[in-house]
Amino acid sequence: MANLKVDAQAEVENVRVFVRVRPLTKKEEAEGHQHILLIDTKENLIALNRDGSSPKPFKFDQVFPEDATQLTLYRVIAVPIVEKSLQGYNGTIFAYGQTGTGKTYTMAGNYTKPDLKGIIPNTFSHIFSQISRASGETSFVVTVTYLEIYNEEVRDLLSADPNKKLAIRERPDVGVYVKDLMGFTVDSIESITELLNRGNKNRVTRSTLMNDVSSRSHAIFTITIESKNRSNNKTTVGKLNLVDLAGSERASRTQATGERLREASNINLSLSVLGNVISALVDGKSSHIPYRNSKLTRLLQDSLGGNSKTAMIAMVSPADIDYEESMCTLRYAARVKHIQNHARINVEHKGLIEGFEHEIAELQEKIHQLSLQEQKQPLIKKKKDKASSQARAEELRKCEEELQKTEKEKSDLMQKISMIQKKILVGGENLFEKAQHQAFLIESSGAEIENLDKNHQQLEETLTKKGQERIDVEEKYSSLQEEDAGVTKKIKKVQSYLNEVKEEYADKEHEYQREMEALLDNNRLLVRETQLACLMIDSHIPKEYLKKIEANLIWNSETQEYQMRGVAYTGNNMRKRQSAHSEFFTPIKFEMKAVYHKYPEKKRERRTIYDKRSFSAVPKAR
Ligand SMILES: Nc1ncnc2c1ncn2[C@@H]1O[C@H](COP(=O)(O)OP(=O)(O)OP(=O)(O)O)[C@@H](O)[C@H]1O
Repeated sequence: MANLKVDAQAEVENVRVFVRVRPLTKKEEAEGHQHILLIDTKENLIALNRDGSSPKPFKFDQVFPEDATQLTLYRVIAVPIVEKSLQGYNGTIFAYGQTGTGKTYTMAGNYTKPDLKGIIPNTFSHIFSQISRASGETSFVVTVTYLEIYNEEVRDLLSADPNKKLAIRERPDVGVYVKDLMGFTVDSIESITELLNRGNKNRVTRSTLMNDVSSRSHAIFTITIESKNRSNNKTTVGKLNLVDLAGSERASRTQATGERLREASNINLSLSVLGNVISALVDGKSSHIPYRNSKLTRLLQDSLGGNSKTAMIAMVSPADIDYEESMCTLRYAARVKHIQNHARINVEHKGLIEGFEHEIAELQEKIHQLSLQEQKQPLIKKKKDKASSQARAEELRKCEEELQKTEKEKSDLMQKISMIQKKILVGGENLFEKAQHQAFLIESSGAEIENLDKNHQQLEETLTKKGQERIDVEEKYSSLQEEDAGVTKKIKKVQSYLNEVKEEYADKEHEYQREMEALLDNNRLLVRETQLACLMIDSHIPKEYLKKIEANLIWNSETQEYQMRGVAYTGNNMRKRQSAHSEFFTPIKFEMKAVYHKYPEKKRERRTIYDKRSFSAVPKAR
């Protein structure tokens, strides 16, 4: 959005991190895999208990066990963020985890069944319901974009050509954005659901050994809510990113080869970069955060350490066979908890609403002019009455035609106005009964949880009181025996701390291994691609031309590609320019073919002038 300015004070808060455990699958049960998770929902602790030894628990904002409903998750995780987005804050909710752990189930779910709807479709009802309850002073415009990052390429899932690669750009006034990404204005739950369906059909999924319908891309569904309050003329813009990441997986477990190995290594690589960004943000010592190392981290730059209210949902499998991956996910999530964001209300000075209102005023003025023209028509008719009857008939016919044309123009303009007006949603208009019904469900379970929270708070207060009393009593009995017990306790604490550090070390080593695997996979692919390129160069391009090409190659850091110097003045480009401006330019005198297509006649002759090249000497031009 242009002219984005920021309100005075930012709200500083950590990224909220939640864990959701999916049930054991039928396949896991049939293969005899054990459930190894220990969950304490009161204390929000979770631990992996593989060998029976006392495992290290991780603490999060909330841990959702297997039987947690979609609506519970929505209420706890999404409601606060969506409410803030309606007020003009940026919000992000992203699901992270190993493949097949329920990221898509949590974010999208099954939206044909109300209780299985995931976070994304539930936000639709929530947003439209809140708009219908807002005061009539406030107008809203809701727009949607939907993109995926597949093999490090950005694609528009709502475009007629979803395979087209889009570029990421950055501007000081706008920030990071995707060039040519299509935004759609929506005015109802039906229209926004239709867009979600359309995008999902274009998303890349495959059946893998670990998930029948596995998402092979990172998908970002963005809802932008602009609202304008007419009493103070203030416009705010809240952007809500709903992110379903592709699942991390080990090549050894999925047995992927070829294209699938390429997908998997790209997924692992971008998740590794995400991990590096998180580490850099958390350790606080790095002056440089490597956002630019992957498309995913570039697009989520504001969500991690920036201007956004962010929640992460870490998905884990309960099965013993997934111990390593679940451990990695929990460790990853535990680090994210320490990321601090600075969210503020985005205030817009020339928003979409103002643009639409301006357009409506212009169209209304045109209609007014046409009406004035119409009023003059009878006068013309009267004048013509005095003329001869044949001429009068002809003039009358012309007048009628003119009138009809004006009427048509007016009705077209009115239609245009009503289309624009439909895009502006006025608060308080009771258009969204379905949305209200859904909101009622959310609210009623919200009230339930509020009661539970109150009880929980009371219990906590009693516990703290009792704890204090116990401390007072214990302080009265200081004896040698107690001192001894104290020292033993300390030793035990140090011992358990030592064990924790050892475990952490092992985890880190495992994570490092995973990163190495991803890098090696990627490296193998790059070597293969380079060898192929060299082979093609050796077989088809004579040495002297190769030198010319190398001398004219320049690296374009904007597009991250090699480009030929002066390529705009060659071949078809030149021809296009010449035909477009032939009257202004004199044609180029020399014959381009002579420069670009002068190859030696015979094959054998050609072979003698080539020499063998080492592939490492050739830069990889994409
Ligand atoms: N909480 C849950 N309750 C019931 N079924 C679940 C739950 N979570 C996941 N599932 C089921 O597990 C399977 C895998 O889920 P899903 O496709 O959402 O995984 P994913 O993490 O998105 O995988 P990938 O990364 O491969 O796309 C699906 O059949 C889904 O219905």
